This record gives sequence, structure tokens and C-alpha cells, in this order.
Amino acid sequence: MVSQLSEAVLDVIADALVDKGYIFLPELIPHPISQVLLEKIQTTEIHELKAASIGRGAEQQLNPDIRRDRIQWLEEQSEPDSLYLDLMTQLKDGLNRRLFMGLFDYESHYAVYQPGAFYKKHVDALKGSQNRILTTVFFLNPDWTPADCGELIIYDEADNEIERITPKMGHFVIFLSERFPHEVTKTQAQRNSIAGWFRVSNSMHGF
Ligand SMILES: O=C(O)CCC(=O)C(=O)O
Ligand SMILES: [Fe+2]
Repeated sequence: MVSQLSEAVLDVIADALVDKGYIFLPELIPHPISQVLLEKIQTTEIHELKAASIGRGAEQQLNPDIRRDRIQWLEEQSEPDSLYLDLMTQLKDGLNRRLFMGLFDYESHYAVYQPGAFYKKHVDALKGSQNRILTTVFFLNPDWTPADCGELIIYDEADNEIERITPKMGHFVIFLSERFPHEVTKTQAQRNSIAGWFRVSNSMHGF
């Protein structure tokens, strides 16, 4: 399966990131790839995923009052992860060519939110102190209904709600990691996503 993000789509994404710092795309990932990613998550037992923690490095801790998803990191060596990671490399290169963002690598994990799980409002990168630049979230839930809740709500810097994304199969969102607080509302059904972060090289920031 070889898939190409078109130059036209990359133009739209780059323009939106410059204009408003985020973009919601109802269908970016080719359907056959979404399908194999969904099959992988559906055939993974919940105990194979690990409880997600908050904070980085020595500060890392489990905190079920803040976050209750279970995660598994994607790996370049395994399919279908590599299909998704290849598209993210195209996105990285396309954005670097257009915006000179200096995006260097990408880390991402599958996340499963079981009924009752949520992730309270947070930002993915503390201003100036981290190397996460751009967040991506991709949803893998074919039969989602409004009653299932589990929306991803994105806020602006003044804490106004600017986007409420239903975690339906195919939905994809990209936003500047430092700029947008966001939360996952309590889900009523199992909710699958892939969250990822484009990072700049530590050495470029003098860490
Ligand atoms: O799954 C989502 O909608 C977003 C998850 C999130 O915000 C994160 O993992 O940092
Ligand atoms: Fe987040």
C-alpha cells in the first residue's frame, strides 16, 4: 500500500496553520489504511496497552483524575504502523518545505478510552520548555453516535471553545501544541484514536 498526500492538501494544511494555527480534516488518511489501523486496535487486548501517564521525565506519573486512556506507541518496524508513519513523514516534509518549521521527528501512540474515560483540559507542550511543536489526532471509530460523547474540544488562548470534534472514523486534526488547550469529554463507548507529535530536534533548542 503506497499512499501519497497531495501537494494541494499540503498547501491547505500549511495555509491553515499560518492563518489560525489548527485545521480539522474530515478525511486525510486513505480509507484502506484507516481500515487496517482499526483492525489492529480492535484485535489488541486492553491489557496489552499501558495506562497513560502525565508529565515528562522524572515528573511522569499516573493520574486517573486527569487522564484515563490506555496507550501503545507506534513502531516503524511494524505494519500497519509504518503505513501511518509514512504519511506523517510526508506531512512533516511537506510542512518543512512550505513553512521552514524544522520538524525533525514524530512520536505517536494508539489510545483507547474505555467507557467512562476522559482526558481533562491540558496543553501538550509547555510554552518554550518542550520540543513538541505540532499535535495530530486521528480517530478510528466507525459507528460513533452523538450519544457516545467523547468529543475532542479545542480552546483558544482565551479559553473560548473553538472546535468540538466528533471522534468519528477518518476525522483528523492538527494544531500547534503550545497554543491550544484541549480535552476529551467522558466517553460512553470505547473510543480509539492515534495521538502524535511532531518535534524539533533537542539540540536545535539547546537542551
Ligand atoms: O484522543 C484525543 O482526542 C486527544 C488526546 C490528547 O489530547 C493527548 O493524548 O494528548
Ligand atoms: Fe493532548
